Amino acid sequence: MNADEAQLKSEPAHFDLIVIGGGSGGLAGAFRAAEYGARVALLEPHLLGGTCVNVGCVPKKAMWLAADIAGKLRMAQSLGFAIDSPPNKPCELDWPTFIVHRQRYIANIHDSYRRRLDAAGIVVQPMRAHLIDANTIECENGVRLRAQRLLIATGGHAVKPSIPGAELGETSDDFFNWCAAPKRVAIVGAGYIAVELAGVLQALGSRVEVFARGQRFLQGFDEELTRQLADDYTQSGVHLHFGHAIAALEADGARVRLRAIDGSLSDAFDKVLFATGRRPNTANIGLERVGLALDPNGHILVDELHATNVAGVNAIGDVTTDLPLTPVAIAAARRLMDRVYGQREGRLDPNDIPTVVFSHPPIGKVGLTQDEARARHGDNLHIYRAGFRPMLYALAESPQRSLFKLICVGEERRVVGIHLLGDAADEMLQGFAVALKRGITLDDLRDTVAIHPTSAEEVVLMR
Ligand SMILES: Cc1cc2nc3c(=O)[nH]c(=O)nc-3n(C[C@H](O)[C@H](O)[C@H](O)COP(=O)(O)OP(=O)(O)OC[C@H]3O[C@@H](n4cnc5c(N)ncnc54)[C@H](O)[C@@H]3O)c2cc1C
Ligand SMILES: NC(=O)c1ccc[n+]([C@@H]2O[C@H](COP(=O)([O-])OP(=O)(O)OC[C@H]3O[C@@H](n4cnc5c(N)ncnc54)[C@H](O)[C@@H]3O)[C@@H](O)[C@H]2O)c1
Repeated sequence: MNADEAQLKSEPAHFDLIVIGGGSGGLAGAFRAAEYGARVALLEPHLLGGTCVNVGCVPKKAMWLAADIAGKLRMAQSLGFAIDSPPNKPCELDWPTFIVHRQRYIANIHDSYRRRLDAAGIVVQPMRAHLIDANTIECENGVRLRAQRLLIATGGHAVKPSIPGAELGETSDDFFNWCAAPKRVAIVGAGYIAVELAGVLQALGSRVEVFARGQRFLQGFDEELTRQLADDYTQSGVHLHFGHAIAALEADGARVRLRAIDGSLSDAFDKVLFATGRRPNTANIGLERVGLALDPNGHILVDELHATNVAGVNAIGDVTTDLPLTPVAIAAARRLMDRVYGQREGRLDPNDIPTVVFSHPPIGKVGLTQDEARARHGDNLHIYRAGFRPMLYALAESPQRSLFKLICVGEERRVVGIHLLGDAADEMLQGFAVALKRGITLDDLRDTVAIHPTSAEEVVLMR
């Protein structure tokens, strides 16, 4: 019997809060509630940290860093560094060695969560929860726990399209089990994951083809920047097939071909990766028994305070219709617990949430796109652009360019959208997101003395 089970047997299983799901949002909520003195139980059947830590942001960023190093090594070679790899052959990564480092980093996060949960007195049950009523859950081992409040933070899972042969394709979850770059890989989709993994695999030596049913990457991002990113990908050797909807996957020996809806058949690939979106984990957890309202895609419906239609039951993170990003799940959970147990005001502001796609180079945005700004503010828009070659790329005579855009409205030219494509955009955006949220104008940017020579200075020098 472990310490948690012993505690459950020795005390009435009554808590202030039961958190279902130990991912980004659930853990943040549990820790914050415990800080206010709430008695908290948390159920997580898999690894602590959920999607982000185990099959999302963290291992993805590690692979992105590896790919970034590979690109820089190639550039270093062209700049005169003696790197022991033929110039026409990419600097190869030994995946198993790298994966040891990646997984050690993740294991440290698990350990840290475990220590913090123990220190906070949070009772952890390593199993699935099933709702019995709005105050009671049943663990997989039959133990029932009661609480005044439930927080549902069960996240989501990758989906494959329902087409014949879909089982021949894999998802991002599988990608994190790969131990080498496949020779030829097809990626289906044009969203965050498709664009990120295409960049990573190309840089690490795969021949990558992307099959997108639409005509562009990354709906919701600035179209001009996404077109430039597509050009960058093409230049680096990624083959892009836009307007190419897939009807089936077909086995060809150990390889797989993609059948398009027009009947055409692709070349054979060693791996096919579906990056075709995610669905909320709301099935088979008893939500219908308590009458919880869901949207047609299965997301739990919540109001702006993250209350569901059932009193005492809250939901946050990817299981809701909030933007499926880790910091959004964390912010929603912390603000909820601040209100419930800390008697503090505050709610998650769904506007102006900054986000970065870890492509090569990265692309980020905060605020409105040009089209959104026009729909909201009419034609009184001012668009500023800076297109340039960052110094390292110019030195290496690499064609990769950066493109930054500001969307401003009204006479005072208030900045309502910042869009950055280029090296270091991922690190640059956070500070500018603070400024945008504070309502800065173009003059505020221009009044700020530039930091030279950097890419970031282009944002304050735009005319
Ligand atoms: C490949 C990939 C890359 C990503 N990269 C980024 C990024 O760079 N930046 C970013 O901000 N976001 C990124 N995301 C999104 C981010 O991972 C999610 O938005 C975030 O993890 C959502 O947190 P959550 O707490 O809502 O759910 P999750 O982290 O998914 O946690 C939900 C947990 O609930 C558990 N659970 C499910 N059902 C039950 C049950 N019945 N009982 C008990 N527990 C249950 C699950 O096991 C899981 O651990 C990425 C996602 C993917 C897939
Ligand atoms: N850097 C980050 O912050 C980051 C990285 C990865 C994922 N995420 C989060 O995870 C979420 C899920 O990522 P995702 O890339 O799976 O989803 P997504 O919603 O970003 O993209 C899904 C893509 O699949 C396409 N698609 C859907 N069904 C299809 C079908 N049947 N055939 C062909 N194409 C199809 C869509 O048109 C779209 O291009 C993202 O929305 C994002 O919020 C964030």
